[in-house]
Amino acid sequence: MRLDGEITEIDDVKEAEIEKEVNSISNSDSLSITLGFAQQVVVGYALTAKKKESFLQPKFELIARTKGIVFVPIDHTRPLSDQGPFDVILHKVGQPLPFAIQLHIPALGFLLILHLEEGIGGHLTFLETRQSAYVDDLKEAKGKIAAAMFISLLCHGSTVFILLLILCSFQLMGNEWSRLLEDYRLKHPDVTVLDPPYAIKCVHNRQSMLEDVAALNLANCHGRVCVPTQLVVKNDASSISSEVAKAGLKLPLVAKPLFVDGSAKSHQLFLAYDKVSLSKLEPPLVLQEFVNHGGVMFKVYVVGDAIKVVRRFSLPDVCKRELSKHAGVFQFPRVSGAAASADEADLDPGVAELPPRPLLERLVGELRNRMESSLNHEWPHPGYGASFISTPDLGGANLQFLEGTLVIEFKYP
Ligand SMILES: Nc1ncnc2c1ncn2[C@@H]1O[C@H](COP(=O)(O)OP(=O)(O)OP(=O)(O)O)[C@@H](O)[C@H]1O
Ligand SMILES: O=P(O)(O)O[C@H]1[C@H](O)[C@H](O)[C@H](OP(=O)(O)O)[C@@H](OP(=O)(O)O)[C@@H]1O
Repeated sequence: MRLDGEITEIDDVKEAEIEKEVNSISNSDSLSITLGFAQQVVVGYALTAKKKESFLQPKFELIARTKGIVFVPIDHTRPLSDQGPFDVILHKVGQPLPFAIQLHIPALGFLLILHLEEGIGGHLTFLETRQSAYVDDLKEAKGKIAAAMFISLLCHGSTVFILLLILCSFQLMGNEWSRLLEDYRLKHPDVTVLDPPYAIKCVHNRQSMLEDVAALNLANCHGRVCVPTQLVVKNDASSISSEVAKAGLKLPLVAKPLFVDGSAKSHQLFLAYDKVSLSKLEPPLVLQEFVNHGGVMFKVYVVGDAIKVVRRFSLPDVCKRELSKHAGVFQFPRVSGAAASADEADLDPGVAELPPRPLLERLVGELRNRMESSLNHEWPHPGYGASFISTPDLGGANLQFLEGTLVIEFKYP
């Protein structure tokens, strides 16, 4: 979705005006206001309960109605093409499980289907009535299912078996949503899908989301873009300590789930002060060197060409003395959420200084080019959020973007 015109900054005055306008509107009025619009924009949404609660708040819906924008829930039990018509589809329904677990999953899903006495044929018939391309994938997966079934039967007890059966159905549904949405998008090119499933795959993984960022060349652009050293651990927790030593990572380390699927679990982060305790962590995960940054971080929101930066409180610096006094792995809360705003805080200017605008603009532009070129598609300009920490001690504006450089989390809202 592209915003036209100059880079727009929604300043505090503007926000106060919107707040006043919204507060003066009752719910019923807003409906008449919407009906008064000659051209409404209908946004179909498919969001997790968590995301619906945090994103689609009543005040936001009211503001949208005053602009002629109406949000309509998508009914998962009915084909998309029987719903709408939509101008935009906004979705974040969680992601299928990582492939690493998938090997056992299809087998168990297969058994779940048989167990439900639909039989594999019945299940395929059911899918075929929804004209989903998913059917072909499932037929193709049958070979993998048979092999995985045998492995699963050999390797897992019945309890694990049942657990994986259940997990499988979620994984199959997760994939199916992406395929149904992609089918719909191809058949309805006039509808803007935010964002196309293929386009956002890379930001569901804390390793792949940074590969594009780490590869950017932003030299001589009002600052540097560095990447905190990190290590991906996909399976065996007992080998983490030796892997960390081999990779030369320096303590303390931040441990983050490898996959970012919108679940609360994907935000469960740990601070590790010693190597031995690392074996208590649960792969798949990313281990990242902790970067001292003065306890303040920056969140950047990009929609089209619009860039908005906010300051947030962050984890405090960890000094060498403190490191020698602590041992173990500690989960920490979501310290930099919206409630941790530092915009009005009285901070040391060196810490509070916002990332240079030209650097942000160049970065956003470069990222967009890389994403679009790597996808060979005209991707409607992405909306995404990114978190930064700044390490001025490296000289000048040094943005540690996500897990790539200064941006710790690069994902779409
Ligand atoms: N490499 C790092 N060095 C120092 N602090 C870090 C690092 N990575 C993460 N943090 C701290 O942890 C917080 C959360 O990190 P991150 O944004 O990666 O996780 P998240 O759960 O996705 O966050 P969000 O709540 O924004 O979605 C950051 O705001 C920062 O305070
Ligand atoms: O500081 P903000 O509010 O931008 O933090 C966001 C975060 O960037 C992600 O968008 C989270 O969404 P998920 O990745 O889907 O969990 C948001 O979580 P939510 O529970 O509020 O939707 C954070 O607020």
